[in-house]
Amino acid sequence: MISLNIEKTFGFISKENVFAYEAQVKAAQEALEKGTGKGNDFLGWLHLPSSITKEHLADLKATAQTLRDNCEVVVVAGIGGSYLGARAVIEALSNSFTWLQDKKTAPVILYAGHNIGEDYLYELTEYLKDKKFGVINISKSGTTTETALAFRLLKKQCEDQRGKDTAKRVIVAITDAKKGAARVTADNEGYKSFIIPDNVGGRFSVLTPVGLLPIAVAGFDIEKLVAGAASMEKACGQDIPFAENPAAIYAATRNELYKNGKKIEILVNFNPKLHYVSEWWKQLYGESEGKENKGIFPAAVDFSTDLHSMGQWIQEGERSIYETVISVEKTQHSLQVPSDGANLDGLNFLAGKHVDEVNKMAELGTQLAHVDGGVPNMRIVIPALNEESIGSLLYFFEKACGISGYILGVNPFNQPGVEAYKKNMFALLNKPGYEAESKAIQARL
Ligand SMILES: O=P(O)(O)OC[C@H]1O[C@H](O)[C@H](O)[C@@H](O)[C@@H]1O
Repeated sequence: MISLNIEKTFGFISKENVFAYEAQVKAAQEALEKGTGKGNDFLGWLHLPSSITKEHLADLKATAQTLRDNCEVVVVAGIGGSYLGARAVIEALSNSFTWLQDKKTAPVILYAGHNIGEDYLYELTEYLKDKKFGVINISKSGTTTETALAFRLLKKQCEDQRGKDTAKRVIVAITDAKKGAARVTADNEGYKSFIIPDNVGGRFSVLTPVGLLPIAVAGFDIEKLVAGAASMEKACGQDIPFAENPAAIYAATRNELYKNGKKIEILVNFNPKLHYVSEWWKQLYGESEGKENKGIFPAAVDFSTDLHSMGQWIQEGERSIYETVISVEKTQHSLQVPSDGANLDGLNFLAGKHVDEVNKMAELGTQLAHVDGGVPNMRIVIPALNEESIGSLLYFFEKACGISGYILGVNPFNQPGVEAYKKNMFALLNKPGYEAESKAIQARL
């Protein structure tokens, strides 16, 4: 279970004003539960954890096993919500050097379809040349250019290398039930496929097969992940009093900070494995709230790494920021600082201490310094980097995001602004059907 502490925001905002959001939070909760708010056709995530069946998990695990049995490498092709959730969980739970280990316990997971880097794709296809690889093709719309382009390359290579029959067994599609090119391809080729429910938007889809299948292939316990999320679904439920509901408090606090000129939220971790949780969080909050010329800008840093690059700005730059720190209570492993005879670095005072003790003091020292420097701080504590904790954390952020977006007054479940670049790109590439746009854009160049 996770806990949230907002005490280090007081002094910048008052507890009273945070608690004054109680009625707004209640209204937001009710709108989510009753489906009366904006974007109410995208609320499938709300009670998803508690509604996932054992049969569904068994189906996912069986497919994961097929990929694990037949692949040294599995490429997860997807972008945005069809990519970040899986990567966030896999990186949080994996050994940091997993791909370098000789004795592998799971296929190496690689990612594609989240960029249009020619060199990236070339190097990926080169690497895969002598590998028994499979592909999980993930796209809700089934038409996203980045993903479709990567899949086109990977499908052909997989068929050429492994033959059509094997390719059929090691390519899995996760897409819409009926619409989109990915669905048609999956049906035509006879791929095993999973459905992304209509009422679950991409950035809220980590607990659908979009996240669960890659996570299971990587060897992690999806039952525990879902159980962690389900416990948070309860802890953030409508019936939980405001003061005891972490999603309610987080949503209220960030809106109050925003109202007081804190326009940027920096999600902070002190554990490099959480880097992609921050990336996932950035999409969740950025796409949900950044609209109608409003919304907190979600940023992220990895400490203490970025204390040596961004630390100066955070300590003394424009005071428009606040931080939300994710703190991991317990490490998975134990490592003590050795004593050194010469002590040239002067670190013998740390000898015998666990590395995490140093990290925790860096965390505490940073929090106090940043608060002194005018940066309000919130702190989320998770017990450990394990499936339950990560499941809880993800659902906590989702629930708080729904509430927070409704308090802000936007539709947190659409992303109309994302289309603008796509339209221009298609016009510039002379996509059939874009003749008028092509002409108009050429005239601007
Ligand atoms: O799953 P897909 O339909 O391929 O979409 C992938 C992503 O790209 C879109 O442009 C949206 O901005 C995201 O919300 C979405 O998660």
